[in-house]
Amino acid sequence: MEVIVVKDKVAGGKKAAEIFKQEYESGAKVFGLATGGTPETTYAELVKSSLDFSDAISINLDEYVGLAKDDPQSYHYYMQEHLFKDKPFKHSYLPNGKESDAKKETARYHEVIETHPIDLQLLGIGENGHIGFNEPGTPFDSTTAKIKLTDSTIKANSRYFADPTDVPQYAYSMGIGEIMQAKHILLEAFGENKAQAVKEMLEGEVTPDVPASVLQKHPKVTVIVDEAAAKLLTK
Ligand SMILES: O=P(O)(O)OC[C@H]1O[C@](O)(CO)[C@@H](O)[C@@H]1O
Repeated sequence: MEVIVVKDKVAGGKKAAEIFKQEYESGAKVFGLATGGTPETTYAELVKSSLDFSDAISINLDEYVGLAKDDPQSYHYYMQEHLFKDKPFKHSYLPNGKESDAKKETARYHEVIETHPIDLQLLGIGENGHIGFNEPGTPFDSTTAKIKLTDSTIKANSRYFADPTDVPQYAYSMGIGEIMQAKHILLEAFGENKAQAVKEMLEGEVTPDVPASVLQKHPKVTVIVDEAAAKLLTK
């Protein structure tokens, strides 16, 4: 894994946008996208860039179960606001949080991923080492599933909700096995609260207890961390 340490999340966003540009210019057509606080600076840079995604496909990692596309807390809404309204793609896929038939929705999304192999997958990391919404204990070969969120994730994400009890308890998430199929994975982590997870991902044992540790087995991973998130690294 290539590890790039930057000063802060703004510098990290610039570096990540450069990698998007390189991949785009090398012919990448399918981009796996993430939500949360982490990729915001990357999307801001992509919006400022001259890149044109109108011939490309995007596939997002996850969506809360129960939230409609126009709900301001939904990841559909997030993507619209942070990227798609300025940089539309030919087609953007996200899980449908309003589909109550989990079997049907996870099968549909698995098919989307199978038919559009991801060239570049952007990832954040949870404080507990999750990628997508794949919480500790998720098997490394998992495919898209309805996930029960852990208390730690609900607490971390409650900052976006008026009341912590409003945070959905479930999400649809791309599985670890599907994430690992991406040709190039770009993981970003910013802030001291990610330092332990970053250390375990890069220097710890490869174990489902730390879902991001699976990335040690992937042939092409770029990790962008700021100084705060890198502070426990020994190598
Ligand atoms: O960037 P944040 O908000 O710290 O979240 C980290 C990760 O957690 C998720 O938001 C899911 O909880 C991912 O989509 C994201 O990559």
